[in-house]
Amino acid sequence: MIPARHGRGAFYSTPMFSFFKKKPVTPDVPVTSTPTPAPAVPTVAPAVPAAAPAPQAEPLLDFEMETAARPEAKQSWMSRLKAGLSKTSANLSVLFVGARIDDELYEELEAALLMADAGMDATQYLLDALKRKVKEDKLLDAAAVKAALKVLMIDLLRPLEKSFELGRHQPTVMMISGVNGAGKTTTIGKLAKHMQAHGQSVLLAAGDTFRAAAREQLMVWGQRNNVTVVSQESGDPAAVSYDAVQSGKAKGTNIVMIDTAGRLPTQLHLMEELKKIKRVIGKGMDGAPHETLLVIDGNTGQNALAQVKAFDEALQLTGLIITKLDGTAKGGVIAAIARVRPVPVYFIGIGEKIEDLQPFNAAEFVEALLG
Ligand SMILES: Nc1nc2c(ncn2[C@@H]2O[C@H](COP(=O)(O)OP(=O)(O)OP(=O)(O)O)[C@@H](O)[C@H]2O)c(=O)[nH]1
Repeated sequence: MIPARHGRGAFYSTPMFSFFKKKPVTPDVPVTSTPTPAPAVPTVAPAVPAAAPAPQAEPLLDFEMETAARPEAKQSWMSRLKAGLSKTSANLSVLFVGARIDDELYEELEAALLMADAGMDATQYLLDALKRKVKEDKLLDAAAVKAALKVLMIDLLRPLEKSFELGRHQPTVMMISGVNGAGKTTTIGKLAKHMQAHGQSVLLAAGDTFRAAAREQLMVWGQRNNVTVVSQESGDPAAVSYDAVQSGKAKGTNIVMIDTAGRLPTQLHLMEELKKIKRVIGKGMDGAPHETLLVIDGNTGQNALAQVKAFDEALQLTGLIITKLDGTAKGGVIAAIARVRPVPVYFIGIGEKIEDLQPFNAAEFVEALLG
């Protein structure tokens, strides 16, 4: 079964230390022998650096233990997320410094939320809810109003939290899409390493047959990291994807990740091609792809919402990954997504290193946004 989409995540606390959630493979799926069997644990085994058993056979090369229970790793992640979103947090926080609770404050807050890419719908929703709360609780102090806004934002974003489940299918097939340069290939690399770190064997499909360099990039990366990459010289992306699924089934691989070429939602023929890739993956394995993910660049602003809508309509997305929140991202678009098209956000990225990709956590995100 595909996990219910748009559902509430199973873990709300410290997801940094519970990167994935493991589920047993559904019994009706034939399980072939796997070279690196996943440890039979019902939920994610947060890595305890020294004591954790090695996941088997192949060495996991140079991945970093993102799950290591190191407070400094958590701190560093939070401070970089805060730095990435500092423009928005500065604009929002300054409003509440010694402010009177009046129409002027609400007008300034409206402008700041719109500036942060929250969009009309989420902005209006937050303002109305905040005004109600201020009235009901008779809040007179700016700090209390800011705290109330924080709670409202967390409540708005929390339904987007969702743990990424491993081990429910054999293999779990993931299709990754997005506009050009959103960070798909980089994210696939990071995810592959995180998954290896959780004892999962991974196979990648170079479904970006449009850009030769993209295929090469993935091949080189695969060699360096001991991950098999299925590719074809001048291939049809659907055929490459189909081959990868077959190969994953034959080899008993845990995860098959299918990269696709970047495309704009306005390129309708390319959106049709994506639908075809998805259909063909389904022919390769019943119920696949189990995860249909969209990678969005956090700097895209309100256009990110248009991307989510368009890709969701074409592919029925199961999740989002938001990258580059370390740049000039304003962060508010996630509120717009929550209100208008609440596709779960599995991971957010704040840089190019492996540990720069972490599960989305609403409370952490709002903490970075509002301080
Ligand atoms: N700062 C920053 N850069 C990132 C992040 N994720 C990816 N990048 C960079 O963004 C650029 C594009 O990443 P790719 O992974 O090639 O993007 P893509 O979506 O596969 O690109 P196409 O195949 O051209 O569609 C690269 O230079 C990455 O290093 C992130 O979280 N932060």
